[in-house]
Amino acid sequence: MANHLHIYDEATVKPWCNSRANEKKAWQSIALLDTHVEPLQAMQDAAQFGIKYVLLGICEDIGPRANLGNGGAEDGWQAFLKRFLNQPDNQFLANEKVLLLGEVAINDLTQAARDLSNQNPQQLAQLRELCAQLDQRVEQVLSLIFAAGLEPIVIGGGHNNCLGIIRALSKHKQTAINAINFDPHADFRDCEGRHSGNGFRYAYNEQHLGHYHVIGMHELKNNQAIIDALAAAQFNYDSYQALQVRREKTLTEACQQALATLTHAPLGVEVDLDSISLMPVSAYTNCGFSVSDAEHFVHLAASQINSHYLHLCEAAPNQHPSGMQAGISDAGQIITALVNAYLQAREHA
Ligand SMILES: N=CN[C@@H](CCC(=O)O)C(=O)O
Repeated sequence: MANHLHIYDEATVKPWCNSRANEKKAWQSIALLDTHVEPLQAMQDAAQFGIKYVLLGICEDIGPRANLGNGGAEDGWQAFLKRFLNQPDNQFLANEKVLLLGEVAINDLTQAARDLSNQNPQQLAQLRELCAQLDQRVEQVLSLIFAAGLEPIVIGGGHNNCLGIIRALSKHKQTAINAINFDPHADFRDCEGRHSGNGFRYAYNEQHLGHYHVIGMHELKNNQAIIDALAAAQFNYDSYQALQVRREKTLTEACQQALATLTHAPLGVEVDLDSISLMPVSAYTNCGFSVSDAEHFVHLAASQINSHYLHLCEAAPNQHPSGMQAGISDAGQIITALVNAYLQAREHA
């Protein structure tokens, strides 16, 4: 299979970088991959030199559209980069352990999907087929990262991409993995063709997902079949209503209790940004969690010794009510805040 990785070099990154006199920026500490050796070897070499974390983008909205949702998730990654790369570099973040790898190469798939309507049944089926091809590419790139002993932070695209990540980690570790997901949707819909609403269901059916817990699942945003399927799999959740409306336990208690049940296998940390109020996403909400709640979730999950990756998905800057520029600004800031929370917690795990 061809290598589906678009590796960034200095020329790719330069347009996103700003400078300020007497201030070192994050991009001046972050590493790029050596393109003179093949990618796996280059990543293994990077690991030898002290790199621990890999930033990887997925610029697609095929998955959300194949789930009858809105487009725009292809722009989350660049919104993040413009903000993250230009943070001041200081003692509070280990930028020198971060490799900016690049993106999964999917231009042909996004081109093929561009004019397909999810309102037309045949075109919807085509979107779902393209999403399955995307899964394979995500898995291939993630397999390289795990094989090099590095920890991916995967940004952009729909929640469909959890499947490629989980497949790669599960095959690498030769065991079903666990996942904790901060999300109003369980993404445990039927295996009706691939899309952003059924990645965890496919992963479970393929025996790559051992235990799964959803934090903040909205009681009225999941159909009965999803809730029944979660119960049949013996997967658990703490609902948005239990945490935020009825206040039966705190977010901290819910996360700590859930994480205590997920210690016996590699752990994936998943955040669907549509958990956050007013976030520009396909499924926009003003009845969600705050940004600091999401940061706290990431902090607690990343503090687990068995955490193996962070996946931040579904940001769609064009869905901001005030337009694209406001969406890029909000998505950039919020994704950056969550990556910062992850990197800081991992350094102390
Ligand atoms: N990952 C998101 N899943 C939601 C989609 C909501 C939307 O895009 O509108 C779901 O399947 O319900």
